[in-house]
Amino acid sequence: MGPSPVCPAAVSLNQDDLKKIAAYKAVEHVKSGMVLGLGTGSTAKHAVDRIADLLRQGVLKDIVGIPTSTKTYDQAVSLGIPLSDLDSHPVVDLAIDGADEVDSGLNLVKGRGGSLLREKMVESVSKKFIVIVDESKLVKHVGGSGLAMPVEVIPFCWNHSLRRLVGMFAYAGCIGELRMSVENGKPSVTDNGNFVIDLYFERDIGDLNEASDAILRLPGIVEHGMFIGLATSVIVAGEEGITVKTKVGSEVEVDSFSYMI
Ligand SMILES: O=C(CO)[C@H](O)[C@H](O)COP(=O)(O)O
Repeated sequence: MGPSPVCPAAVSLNQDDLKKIAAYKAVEHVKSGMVLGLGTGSTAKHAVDRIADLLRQGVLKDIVGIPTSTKTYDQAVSLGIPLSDLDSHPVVDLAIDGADEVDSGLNLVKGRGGSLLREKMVESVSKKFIVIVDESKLVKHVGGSGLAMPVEVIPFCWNHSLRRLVGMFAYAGCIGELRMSVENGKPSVTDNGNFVIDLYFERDIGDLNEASDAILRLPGIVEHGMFIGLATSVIVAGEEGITVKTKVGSEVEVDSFSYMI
C-alpha cells in the first residue's frame, strides 16, 4: 500500500496531526472487497478521506462503506465511496472510528459527536473494530475524563429521564444536562430524532456491564455511549510514536512504534 504520507519525525505535531496519523495507520488494515464501517468525528473523517484517496488511486477496489451518521454519509458521497447499510450488509468486515475515552481494557466512551446509536449498531456487528485516537483520549476508567458520557433519549419527558439517570448514578457524584445545539440554542437532535443527555461523573461508576444494563432498563433511554468490549484494537498516536493495543482473549497486547524518517 506504500508508506503513509504522514512523516512526523522532527516536527511538532498538533492534535489533528495525531488524529490523522492514527487514522492512516488504521486504513492500512483495509483490503479490497471489504464491507467497511465508516465512523464519525474529526478523527474518523481522516480515515474516510484516506480510503477515498486509495480508491481513487486504484490501490483499493470494491469497497462498500456503511456510514455511522448522516455527516459521514455526506462526506463519503462527496468523495465517491460506494455505500450501503446494515439491511443489505448485516456483517461488517472492519469498522474504523474515533472515541472520546479509551480505558486500559479497550472500553470506550463515544458519542460526544452525537452519533453513538448508529456507531454502536455498525460497530457491534463488525468482525474487527479499530479505534483511532490521539493520546489525550486515554483514561484510567470510563467516565474518568470528567467530560460527558452521552445517553441518547427519546424527547418525550426527557427531564424525567435525566433525573432517573442522575439518581441511578448518585453514588458516583453524577450530574447531567440536556445537550443544546450551539447553532440554534435548542436541544441538540440526533440523526434518529432523539435528544442527548450528557452525564458527568465525579467518581468511578464501577462495573460497566451493570451500569450499562441499568441504563438500558430505563424506559425512554435509547442507547448510551459506553462501548464495552467492542473494540478489537486501538491505535493511539502520541508525540513520540504510535501505540497499538490489541485484544487477545481477555488480555490486551501493546506494541509501540516510534516515528522514524
Ligand atoms: O463518538 C463519536 C461521535 O459520535 C466520535 O468518534 C468521538 O466523539 C470522537 O470524536 P473526534 O474524533 O472528533 O475526537
